[in-house]
Order: sequence, then C-alpha cells, then structure tokens
Amino acid sequence: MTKEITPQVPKHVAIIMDGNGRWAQRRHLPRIAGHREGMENVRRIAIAANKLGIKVLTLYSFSTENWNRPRDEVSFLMKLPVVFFNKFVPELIDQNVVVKITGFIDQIPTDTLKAVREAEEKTKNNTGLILNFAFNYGGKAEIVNAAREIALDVKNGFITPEEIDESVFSKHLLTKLGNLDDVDLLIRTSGEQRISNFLLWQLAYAELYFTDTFWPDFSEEELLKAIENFENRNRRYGAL
Ligand SMILES: Cc1cc(N2CCCCCC2)n2ncc(-c3ccc(F)cc3)c2n1
Repeated sequence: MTKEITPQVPKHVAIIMDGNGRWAQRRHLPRIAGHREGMENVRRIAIAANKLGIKVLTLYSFSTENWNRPRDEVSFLMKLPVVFFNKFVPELIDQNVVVKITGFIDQIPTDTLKAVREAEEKTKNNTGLILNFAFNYGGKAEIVNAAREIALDVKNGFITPEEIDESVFSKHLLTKLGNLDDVDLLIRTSGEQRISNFLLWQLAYAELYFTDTFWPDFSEEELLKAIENFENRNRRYGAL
C-alpha cells in the first residue's frame, strides 16, 4: 500500500539557464539581447519561486568555462549583475528575498563584486527565498578547492585523515546554505541534457528535469509543471 503524502515543493531548486543566444538568434537579434531578456526572466522566476515557498533557488549565471567566450560578450555578462541589482534590488527587498552568490568571486571585476556585496548586505535580514547566483562557478574546481583546504588542515594538524567525512567535506564547499546545500530539483532549459560541471556534489540525489524551452521563455507555468513532475516522482516516497 503506497502511503499518500502531501505534495512537497522542492526546498532547493537549481536551474541551468540555457538557450539565451538561440532565443535571440531566432529573432534575428544579437546574443546580448537574449542575455538581457534572460536577466528579466531571472526576476520573474525568482518572484514566482518565492511565492511557491521554495527555500533556495540557485541559478547558474556564469561558469568558470565562460571566460573563453568572446571578450565583448564576457564584458557584457560581467556587467549584468550590476544592471540586475540596480533594477531589481528594491523589489527583492520588498519580496523578502535574500541574495547570495556562490563561486570564485575573487576573480570577478570590482564593480560587479561591489554590486553583489551591496545586494547581499541589503537583503541579509530577509527571511524568504534565498536567491543564490552561481557566478564564476565550476563543480570540479569547487571539489578540488575543498580537497586542497582539507589537505592543508591535515598538514597543520587541525584534523586527521580518519576524521574526514561527508560532513567535513561539505563544509569546505563554496555553497554556504546551511542544511539547504543539497539540490532537490535541477531544471535545465533549451533541450541540452547535461550537468555541465554544475553543483556536482550537491546534485548527488537531485531529480533532473529537462525542457526544450529557451530560458527567456521559461515561464511561471513551466516552473509549476517542473515542480508537479517532481512531486509526482516523489509521491511514491513511502513505497519501496
Ligand atoms: C553572468 C550573468 C548572466 C546573466 N544572464 C541572464 C540569465 C541567463 C544566463 C545568461 C545571461 N545573468 N542574469 C542575472 C545575473 C546575475 C548574476 C549574479 C548576480 F549577483 C545577480 C544577477 C546574470 N549574470
């Protein structure tokens, strides 16, 4: 007998926001028009996720591999956080959203980092959705960085090899979300079905949801569809 359980929204949703360039290409627009529309959709989906009671929304905004894109595109992308916060911080504060950033942020431009730190400061006392931007982030680099930190702790006598376990390791990851690090639902837009070096440790038990929709067109209705799909997959939670 399968015990019916109340559908639960996923606590931590992560999204690979793909398809912005192709969205623009389909409209005979420059790629940056797709990025700009994708940024507008970040606000729409963050507000929707907050209303649905999702605790953390982690968005793959810029990967460690994206530095290989054309210089002018990287330069435009590095300015997007500044544009985003100039436009949306008042609304994020009003909506009780908390802004966080996860990544190797020591390597990003000063103006970008200043805008991010200001947004984190202005929203730190909010209690709603944690809007977590994975920015200059790479899953393999995160794991190597954690291993290096732990090796140093062993070398300095702070910890023995026998004491290293999953809890110790996860404390050295870049995600600092408390008990909400592990992802429950990963969504990837635009038809690709790859993880692409995103949250490799945190995705260990995540449900994976892929849609052909390009990110700028990924609507609140599509988010709801992904969540309903997640709930149906987990409805048999009580069964073997
Ligand atoms: C690099 C990049 C690209 C970017 N796109 C729009 C979303 C689709 C992905 C490509 C383009 N967006 N959208 C929002 C941000 C952002 C990042 C950090 C932050 F703290 C606040 C906002 C962003 N960053």
